[in-house]
Amino acid sequence: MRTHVVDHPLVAHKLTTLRDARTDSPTFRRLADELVTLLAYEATRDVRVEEVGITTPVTDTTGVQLSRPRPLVVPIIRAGLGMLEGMVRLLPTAEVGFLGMIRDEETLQASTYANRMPDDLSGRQVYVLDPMLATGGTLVAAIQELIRRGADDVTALCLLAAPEGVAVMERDLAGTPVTVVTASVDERLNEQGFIVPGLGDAGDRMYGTV
Ligand SMILES: O=P(O)(O)OC[C@H]1O[C@H](OP(=O)(O)OP(=O)(O)O)[C@H](O)[C@@H]1O
Ligand SMILES: O=c1cc[nH]c(=O)[nH]1
Ligand SMILES: [Mg+2]
Repeated sequence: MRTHVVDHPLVAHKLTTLRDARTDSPTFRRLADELVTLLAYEATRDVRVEEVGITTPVTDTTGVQLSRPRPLVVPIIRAGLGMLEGMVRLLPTAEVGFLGMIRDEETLQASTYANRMPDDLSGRQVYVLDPMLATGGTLVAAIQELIRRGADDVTALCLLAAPEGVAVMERDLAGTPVTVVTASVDERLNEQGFIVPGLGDAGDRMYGTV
């Protein structure tokens, strides 16, 4: 597994406002959307393309187009939904699958309550969207399911990651073709399993349920 931290002043600037407890839900959603587009630029660096011939007004030439099978984008409901538009804006032809997952607030164990994905992901590149990589339980379970269905290249886009979660992913997904792209690896997890300094509960802040 590989971790890539997008080190860019625009990303750091937007992330700072996203973290700020005074930022309201509409602004939080807009910033999450903008950040995804910036992360997606890095996350899609190895998206598969094939050569295509075209004719410009001046001459014949060759360019590239996204290869088939199309990439699959999988937002982890709920908070990951806030990253979907920003991602498909860059990859408009991608197919979209959905995973609904919730982390028990006491045990911090993740469980799946909704699953709407193609059964066969053989040869597919998959982009998983989840703003928070905390203990890693949610993303490990999601990615293991994608690999079980045949995905051969998985990239997770996370706004924030905790070092503990990255370590769990490295342990549980060792030897798998997985990349995590994030805007920041923060300091640590607190006793409640929240990322520190973090931004709080991403789903609550995104959908105004605080
Ligand atoms: O790395 P982990 O420790 O598993 O935690 C990360 C998960 O926690 C949050 O989801 P939550 O359970 O709050 O669901 P929600 O998106 O519906 O708010 C977040 O959106 C991640 O999916
Ligand atoms: O800090 C955290 C950890 C898990 N889920 C969140 O939404 N925030
Ligand atoms: Mg939540």
